[in-house]
Amino acid sequence: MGAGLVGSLLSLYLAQRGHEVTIYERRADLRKAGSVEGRSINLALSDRGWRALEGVGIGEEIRRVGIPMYRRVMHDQQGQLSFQPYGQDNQAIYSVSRAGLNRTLLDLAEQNPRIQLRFNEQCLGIDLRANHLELRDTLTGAQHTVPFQQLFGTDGAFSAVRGAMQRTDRFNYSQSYLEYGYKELTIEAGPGGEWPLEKNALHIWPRGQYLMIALPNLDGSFNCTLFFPYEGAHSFAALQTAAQVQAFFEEIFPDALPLMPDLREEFFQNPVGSLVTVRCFPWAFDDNVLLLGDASHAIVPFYGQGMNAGFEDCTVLNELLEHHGNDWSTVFEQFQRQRKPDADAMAELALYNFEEMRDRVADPRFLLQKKIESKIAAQYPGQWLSLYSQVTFSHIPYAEAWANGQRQEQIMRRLMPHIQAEADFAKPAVQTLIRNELAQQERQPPSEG
Ligand SMILES: Cc1cc2nc3c(=O)[nH]c(=O)nc-3n(C[C@H](O)[C@H](O)[C@H](O)COP(=O)(O)OP(=O)(O)OC[C@H]3O[C@@H](n4cnc5c(N)ncnc54)[C@H](O)[C@@H]3O)c2cc1C
Ligand SMILES: NC(=O)C1=CN([C@@H]2O[C@H](COP(=O)(O)OP(=O)(O)OC[C@H]3O[C@@H](n4cnc5c(N)ncnc54)[C@H](OP(=O)(O)O)[C@@H]3O)[C@@H](O)[C@H]2O)C=CC1
Ligand SMILES: Nc1ccccc1C(=O)C[C@H](N)C(=O)O
Repeated sequence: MGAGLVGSLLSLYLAQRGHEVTIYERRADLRKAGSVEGRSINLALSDRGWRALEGVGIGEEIRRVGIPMYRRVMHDQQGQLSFQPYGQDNQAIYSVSRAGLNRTLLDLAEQNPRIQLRFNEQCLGIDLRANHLELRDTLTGAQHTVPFQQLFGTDGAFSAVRGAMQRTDRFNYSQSYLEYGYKELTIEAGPGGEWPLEKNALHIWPRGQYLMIALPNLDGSFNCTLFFPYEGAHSFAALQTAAQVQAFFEEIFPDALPLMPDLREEFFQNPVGSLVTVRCFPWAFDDNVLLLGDASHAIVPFYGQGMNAGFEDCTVLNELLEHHGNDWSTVFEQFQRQRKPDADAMAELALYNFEEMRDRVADPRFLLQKKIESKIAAQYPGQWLSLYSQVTFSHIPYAEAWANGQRQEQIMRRLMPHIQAEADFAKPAVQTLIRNELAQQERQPPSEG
């Protein structure tokens, strides 16, 4: 259910294993003119996502249209820039078009004789005893029921499949909204289609309690997202007129404003999206239904990992199917046991990165700490991989990455009082401290992931 990013990719994996798949999608086919596309225009794709795409043979095709972003570029209120690389020199997260990626996945699904696509079909409910879907044709309004054998709920953060499971016994569910919303805005391409800001970077305007970010598009423009409180002195509620928006951007984002000629129109035309974390369990109902992607673990977007995590779900499910064949009961059970702690950790990481992006990246001490961490990583490659790299450039389970990251943070808290400048790293006393900390870490048993 749902032909979004995860549903369309999952269908390819299932078809590859010889299964007949029908995908139902409430929206119109986004490849046809006039269809309404999802909200965020571009997404950051990283190693977990790449691995899943490579598993169905489209890694290269997507990489050709992705823009590598090698570092964060922070813009302060005076327009001064500071920088933070994401990983080693050649490591990057990639800005890709959500619609373009979804289109490519749907094209592949359509070409596959084992996959049937049914657009304009909205799931209204599920009869979990009879294994029937209740569907509504959104063009005619007609309702009908369809039987299923295995149902994969990939219908996003507001999943109808999950809605049906919520009415079963001992189903745990929580949703938690931030008091922030987001609005998408545009930085226009320069004359001749050049990028008016550094192209191969993710731009951040950290402002303490809120932030704006920008990701590059292929046409020279940037897609900006303002993450902003709903209420308060600086909030969506406080910006009611074009003059207020203009004055606010002049004061807070002065270097971005001249690059946003459509700001006043966009600000009032584009919706404010809400930001929610959804946690639930179980994800499986008997050997019939399984939730994947945002349907089982919607997270706030600040790590750029929601889609990557959903794609990794596909990789993990595929590995379990490889191992257990069509023993759905075992596959579903193992899938949810393995993935739930990782999804929970990713939800925490996403909230943690919100604070980092809106606040900590503007602190020179934080940037110094990150430089020192990368020096430690370079000196002790087998013993130190930054939390960001573990999440973004590795396949270490999220829960393990989060536990390792918290341990590293403790070490840095002990180390940083001895460091006032980058050069202090080479001091014998600092080197000894680091050696001791790492030796101590080696002696500790690995944390339970
Ligand atoms: C502002 C923002 C920025 C983001 N940036 C990133 C990023 O940079 N990197 C990243 O990895 N992730 C990012 N994410 C997260 C990412 O968008 C999601 O994790 C991802 O789209 C989840 O894919 P999905 O297939 O599970 O759900 P969706 O993409 O939402 O797909 C669900 C599909 O199901 C359909 N559907 C819904 N209800 C029904 C129904 N009742 N019947 C039939 N069909 C239905 C929907 O129309 C949709 O097509 C971002 C999210 C937001 C909000
Ligand atoms: N974690 C997060 O904070 C968020 C994640 N997302 C994810 O981003 C992606 C793109 O989103 P997009 O496709 O634009 O989805 P939308 O936000 O447009 O939602 C699609 C449908 O979900 C229902 N819906 C929307 N908001 C709510 C709500 N607050 N409570 C209940 N139902 C709601 C509406 O259905 P109806 O018209 O029937 O009411 C809407 O038409 C998706 O993956 C989604 O899962 C989206 C928003 C926030
Ligand atoms: N795609 C996003 C969408 C919204 C907010 C952040 C991102 C990021 O990708 C942040 C990036 N991972 C960072 O840590 O700098």
